Amino acid sequence: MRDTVMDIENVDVWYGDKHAVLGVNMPVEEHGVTALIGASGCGKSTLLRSMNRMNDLIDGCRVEGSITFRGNDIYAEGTDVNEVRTRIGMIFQRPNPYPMSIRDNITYGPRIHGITKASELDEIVERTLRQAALWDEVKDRLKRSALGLSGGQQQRLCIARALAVNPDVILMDEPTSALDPIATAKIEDLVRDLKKDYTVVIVTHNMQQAKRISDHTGFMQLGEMMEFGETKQIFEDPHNETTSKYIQGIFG
Ligand SMILES: Nc1ncnc2c1ncn2[C@@H]1O[C@H](COP(=O)(O)OP(=O)(O)OP(=O)(O)O)[C@@H](O)[C@H]1O
Repeated sequence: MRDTVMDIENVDVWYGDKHAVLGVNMPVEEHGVTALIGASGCGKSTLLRSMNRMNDLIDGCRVEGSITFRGNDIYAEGTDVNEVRTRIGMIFQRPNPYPMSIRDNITYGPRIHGITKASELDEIVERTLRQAALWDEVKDRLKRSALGLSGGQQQRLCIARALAVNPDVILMDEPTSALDPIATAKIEDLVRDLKKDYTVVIVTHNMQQAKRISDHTGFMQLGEMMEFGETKQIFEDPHNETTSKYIQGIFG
């Protein structure tokens, strides 16, 4: 096991009275891809959103337990939530580019962080679009609207936009569920590449996807982490009977 970049310990999440995540423990390995799988409504997205305090935006949502990022409790008093969401970026199910040019989508975050020099911004635009495997497709139309891109290109742009503010961890909530198989394969290749420089946690409904791209997998059911381990072990030798049934497609 490499270094642990995030640690989730005894985490419970409620929406009002609804107990959505129950006593979950999970380490997140640096430069790895960690997948969260499980039937609809089992709490995968809730757990993911608690990992960069996205749940703070939902009325009545309460998180208990400890979530540390590089040893610091992200829920500790005085924590800069914007800093947490910069260091731990998020990619959503539906690509959500801003209604502005491709270039401006990428430079938006760095500008907020005080970078104004055109040459520096140009460098960030090219670097992140290359990292997101989109540069060759858009380098001649950086000033055109991002909304004119295909869904798959928009999702890669959202990944480039997340990279532009130098995150450490990238959380992805079913990033390919709105995409066709070719666009999905490109994002999967990209995720495999990204782990050289970043750490990725991905929620997926697609077990084959978890198997293809992740190093560790957590299987959740009714808010509980039923089993967590190396992806190969989870899929080839699950220790828990419920995990075994789920990956065989017996239920869920
Ligand atoms: N904003 C909310 N308010 C109240 N309950 C919620 C809210 N969001 C989710 N829930 C409930 O919390 C539980 C976990 O939902 P969550 O979306 O985390 O599951 P999931 O495993 O990601 O599901 P899916 O795969 O369908 O996205 C569900 O019972 C859901 O109905």
